[in-house]
Amino acid sequence: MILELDCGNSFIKWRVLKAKAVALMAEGVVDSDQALLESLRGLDGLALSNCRLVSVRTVEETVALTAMLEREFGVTVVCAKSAREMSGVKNGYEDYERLGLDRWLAMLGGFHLANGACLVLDFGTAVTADFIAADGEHLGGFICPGMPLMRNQLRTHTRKIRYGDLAAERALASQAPGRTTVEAVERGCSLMLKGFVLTQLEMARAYWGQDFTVFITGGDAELVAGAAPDARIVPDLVFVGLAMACPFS
Ligand SMILES: Nc1ncnc2c1ncn2[C@@H]1O[C@H](COP(=O)(O)OP(=O)(O)OP(=O)(O)O)[C@@H](O)[C@H]1O
Ligand SMILES: CC(C)(CO)[C@@H](O)C(=O)NCCC(=O)O
Ligand SMILES: [K+]
Repeated sequence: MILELDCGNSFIKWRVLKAKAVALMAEGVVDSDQALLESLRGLDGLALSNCRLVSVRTVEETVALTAMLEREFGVTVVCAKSAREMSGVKNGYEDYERLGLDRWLAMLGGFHLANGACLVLDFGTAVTADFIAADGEHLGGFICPGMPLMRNQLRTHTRKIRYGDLAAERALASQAPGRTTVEAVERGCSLMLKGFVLTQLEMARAYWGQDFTVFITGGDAELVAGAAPDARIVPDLVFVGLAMACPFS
């Protein structure tokens, strides 16, 4: 069995695959190393042969998680690393090691699935966009705050914006102008993200006409999916790239 981990800024996405068969055995989203450990310990018949992970956390945090997994499950953990070029994709950053590894893996996965020019959009804590041309050249990308950061900034820097998670979820059932604070904020922020998607599509069309594939991934992918009806929603795009970057011989 293979354990795969995508360690983002707020959450750890994990899944266990039956080796080789690539059949999913279990998966989950947790908010701490300890919660990950509890989820994994709770799995019946877990017998890990390999583990691979991608992290955008600090080296210290990633080392601590890796050590815990090696200690608990007796596996060697392979971590995705930066590269100038891989699987036909050329990293477009001036300093290739500065490009977030989650972006890099999603790009590898996207270019592989598209077999041509693609726009990769990731809606997590942060939102990112990356442009990869048909020859694999990464043109660069954009980073902006995601839904969790936008709503928390409003909550933190105003005195009268306060509401709970349930109200937030309900507010997003419609896009009409809000008649309550929660509706106004949640719909406002969600429209900012949809506007972002439309701008990215415009830019991709300016580069490539109609000849490109759009991928949407990340925890808030469904929130913006309506703005790009032709996009492929691929929740595990980072894992597609992770398997490419960290194969087990
Ligand atoms: N099952 C889920 N568990 C946690 N968050 C979820 C889930 N489904 C949707 N979300 C939403 O996804 C967002 C977080 O996205 P995601 O998990 O992709 O990013 P992250 O790990 O926090 O950050 P990063 O951008 O660094 O990867 C939050 O707004 C959260 O509400
Ligand atoms: C932008 C995030 C936070 C998205 O998860 C991550 O990819 C990251 O920390 N990147 C490093 C900065 C950069 O990509 O330029
Ligand atoms: K991510």
